[in-house]
Amino acid sequence: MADFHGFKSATARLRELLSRDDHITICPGVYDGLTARIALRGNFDCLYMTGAGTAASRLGMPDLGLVTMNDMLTNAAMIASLDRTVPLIADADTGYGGPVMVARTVKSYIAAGIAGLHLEDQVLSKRCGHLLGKEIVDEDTFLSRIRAAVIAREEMKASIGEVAGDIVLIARTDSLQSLGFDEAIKRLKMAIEVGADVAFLEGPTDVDQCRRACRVLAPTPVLLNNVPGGVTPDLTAKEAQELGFKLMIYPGLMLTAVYDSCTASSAELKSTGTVKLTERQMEGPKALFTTCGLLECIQLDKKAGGQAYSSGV
Ligand SMILES: C[C@](O)(C(=O)O)[C@H](CC(=O)O)C(=O)O
Repeated sequence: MADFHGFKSATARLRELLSRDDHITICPGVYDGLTARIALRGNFDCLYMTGAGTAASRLGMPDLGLVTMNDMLTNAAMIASLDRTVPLIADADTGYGGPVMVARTVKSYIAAGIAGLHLEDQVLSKRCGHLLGKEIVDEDTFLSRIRAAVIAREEMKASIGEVAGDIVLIARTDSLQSLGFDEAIKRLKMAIEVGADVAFLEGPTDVDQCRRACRVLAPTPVLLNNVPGGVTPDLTAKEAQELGFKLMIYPGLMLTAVYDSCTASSAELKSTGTVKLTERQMEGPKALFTTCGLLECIQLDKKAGGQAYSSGV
């Protein structure tokens, strides 16, 4: 499936990954340009933009439904633009309002080149799926969110093209915590019936629930949200694949690494007045700038006839 000029759109790539037999796609969680660049350098097939990480990095706030659609869209659009050949799945929380707003969110994500998004059934003032006390909307409200997303996708396909507009819709339910397994699965099955492509059961608490979810939802691909320290067992990609998952997001991958290393470095500077640098850090900032596209910027400048970097950087 190719778009114009043989360029395979990110949506087509993601759909191709999902259609592979005996394969699980691992999506590292990124939340800004630098973490996205690091994941891209790591050659992952697909990236995941975490809402929790976006709230923490852009707002300095917890994952409590405080990010607006614009916060999320701006972040996801920037991340998706860094490498159009690697699909990005972005968190879209509740869709940020009623059906019209959900449709607006989905259209904006598609226009920004985002390959997949997930929509959930929490109330607007939502919280991280691994916290207690989640409140959910009724089944009809959830389904109206998914339907609105499907309508938005159809309208975008008609205007920008069948392939580019074909964003992967991931239905997430947070109802397991309050309604139990059977009701949660029922919600996902109904979401699939109205057009969701992938099912996301948030917060399964044991391996048996994971296995059963994949079995009863087949052939629809099921996503595992791996949040070490959260309510779900911390599975390796291989274990997740054996249970039947087709996608594994790891939302906190970069966020927790940054959190820990920055906490340690700040404590060291505060207590000793200096920081012992690693060999990598002694190289200075150029290596990091290179990961962020330094050489490509220099090349572009030169190609355009610019002189800015002709005597080196
Ligand atoms: C997937 C998630 O929605 C996210 O924002 O990345 C969060 C993850 C987290 O808070 O660690 C979630 O609700 O599971």
